[in-house]
Amino acid sequence: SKEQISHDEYQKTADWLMSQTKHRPQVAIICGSGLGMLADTIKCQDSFAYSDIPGFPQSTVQGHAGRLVFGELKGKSCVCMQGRFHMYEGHSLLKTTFPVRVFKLMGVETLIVTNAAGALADGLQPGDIMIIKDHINFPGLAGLNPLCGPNDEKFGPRFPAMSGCYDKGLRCMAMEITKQMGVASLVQEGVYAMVGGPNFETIAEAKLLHRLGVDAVGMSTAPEVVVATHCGLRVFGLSLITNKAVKSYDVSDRVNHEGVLDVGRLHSQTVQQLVTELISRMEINNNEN
Ligand SMILES: Nc1nc2ncn(CCNC(CO)CO)c2c(=O)[nH]1
Repeated sequence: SKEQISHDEYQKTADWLMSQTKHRPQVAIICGSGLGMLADTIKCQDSFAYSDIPGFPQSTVQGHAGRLVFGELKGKSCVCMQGRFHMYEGHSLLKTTFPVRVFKLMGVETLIVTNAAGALADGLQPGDIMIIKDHINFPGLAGLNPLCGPNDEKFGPRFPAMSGCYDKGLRCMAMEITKQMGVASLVQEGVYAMVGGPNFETIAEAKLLHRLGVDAVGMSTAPEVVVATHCGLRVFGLSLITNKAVKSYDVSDRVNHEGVLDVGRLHSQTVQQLVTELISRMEINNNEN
C-alpha cells in the first residue's frame, strides 16, 4: 500500500526541532550538490545531523553533507539543508519532500532551492546561474508525485495550482542583485526539467528535452517546489550550471558527478552571495505564528 506520512509525524519532527533551537526560521534554503558551504556562512548556528532528527531521511550522495543548520543570515532567521534527498536514492517522494512540510510547521514562509544542473540551452555555460522561471516535472507528469494519496487539507488543497510557483518578485529582485554584483552576464532565467536519474540522460533524451524548451536538467527540486507551493510557501529557485548536456553524437564528452561537484565548489561563492543578498532584501511578514 502507498506509504503515507501523517500530520502528526511532521508535527513531531517540527516540535522536536523547536525544542532544540530558539531559532524560528522565516526562510528555508535547500543546498544542491556542492553548494552546502552556503550553510557555513550562517551566524549563531544550531545544527543537527539528519540522523539525529526524528523522521528525517538520510543523505547518501557525495557532496550532500546531511546537516540541518539553523541561524541568522543578514539578520533573518534561516534554516538550511546541507544535503537534500533525491528520488534516485530510493527515497519515496514523501521522504524527499518531508523537510518542506516540517519547515512550514515551524513558520517558514519562503523556500529557496538551489541545485546543480546540466545546460541544454545553447547560451548556458558551466559556471552560469539559471534563475528558475518554471519547471517541468517529468516524474510528476507520470504520477510520481509527492501529493499523490489522500490530501491533507491542513497543508493545502486537493488540486493545487502550480502556475507562477516561482515567485516573480523574488526573480526580479535576484536579477537586480546580479546586475549590482557585476555578474549579470553569467545569469539568465530559464526552465528547469527534473528527470528521475541516477543515470545522466542519453543524447536522444537531451535532444528531446531541448526540443521541448528545457534550458537546464537535473534530478531534484520539482517535488520540493510542488509540496512548498501546495502549502503556501513563496518559492525561489536557481540552478548552478555545472556542465553542458551532451546533445550531439559527434562528441565523446561524458558527464560525471565529480565534475559536477568541482564546478559547484568553484562557483559556490557567487551562488552564496546572491542567495545571501536576496535574503537580506526580501521583506518578511513579521506575523506572529
Ligand atoms: N547532463 C546533466 N548534467 C548535470 N549536472 C548536474 N545534474 C544534476 C544531477 N546531479 C546529480 C549527479 O551529479 C547529483 O544529484 C545534471 C544532470 O542531471 N544532467
